[in-house]
Amino acid sequence: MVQPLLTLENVCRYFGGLKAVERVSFSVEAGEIFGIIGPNGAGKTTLFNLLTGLIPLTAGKILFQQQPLHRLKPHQIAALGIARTFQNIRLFPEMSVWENVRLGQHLHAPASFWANLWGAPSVRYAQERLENRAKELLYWVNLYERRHERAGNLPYGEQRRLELARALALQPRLLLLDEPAAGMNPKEKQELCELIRRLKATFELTVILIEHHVPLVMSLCDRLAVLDFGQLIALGDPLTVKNDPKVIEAYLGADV
Ligand SMILES: Nc1ncnc2c1ncn2[C@@H]1O[C@H](COP(=O)(O)OP(=O)(O)OP(=O)(O)O)[C@@H](O)[C@H]1O
Repeated sequence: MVQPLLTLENVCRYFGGLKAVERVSFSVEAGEIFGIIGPNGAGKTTLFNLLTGLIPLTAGKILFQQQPLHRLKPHQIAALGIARTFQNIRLFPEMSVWENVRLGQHLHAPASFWANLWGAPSVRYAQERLENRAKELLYWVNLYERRHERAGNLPYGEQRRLELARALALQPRLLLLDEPAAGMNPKEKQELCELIRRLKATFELTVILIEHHVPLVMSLCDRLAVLDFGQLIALGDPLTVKNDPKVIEAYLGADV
């Protein structure tokens, strides 16, 4: 039997008396595009923060490729192959587009001080491979021509794409995208959808995304999990979830 890539078992996170995430369980298969939706304050970002080790679990288990993630530090989780982007873009605005992507590769950089100092052929080869990969990623997100620009000077939609390239520089197996389409116009949203699909296929990724833009989620995701007040209220393919009475109620009759 094929094991899921990621499994959450009764995951809880409380902030004092507030149950931000309450006994959430689901699995994500390798190769899926999996959406997490829910009203404001439902616990979506908290769930991402738990998956990436930014905050500890109150209770429950998270397994990535059967390995427990709790107690691992964020950099150890990143090294296992989980990368993320943030709701509020977190680039290094003073650095160039190129430097931002190269920084994302730090986990794969050759580490030996002496080998680096003497410019050993293995180090040069590894550096060259990383540079080629950075170049390839910038082509993918259509920013190669702008590689020398200051990241902070890019328009918003391009900063989002740069963040995506930087996350991919980590060579993840699982990519977590927190509201990747926020602030984009309809054309940019459509392009982002296509980009995510192509990136997923090319780099054999599994993608989990949090998104408020329901048409995007409906067309892009294989399955959806719906959170409301920290609890999982629905799980399944987009059409089933859309017609679930609990989901309709959570959105107060909004056009889900
Ligand atoms: N560090 C924290 N300390 C206290 N409460 C927090 C903290 N982080 C989140 N919360 C609370 O946990 C709940 C879930 O927040 P979270 O940001 O995960 O929701 P969300 O579904 O991502 O919302 P949005 O769609 O608005 O981003 C909210 O009530 C929030 O105020």
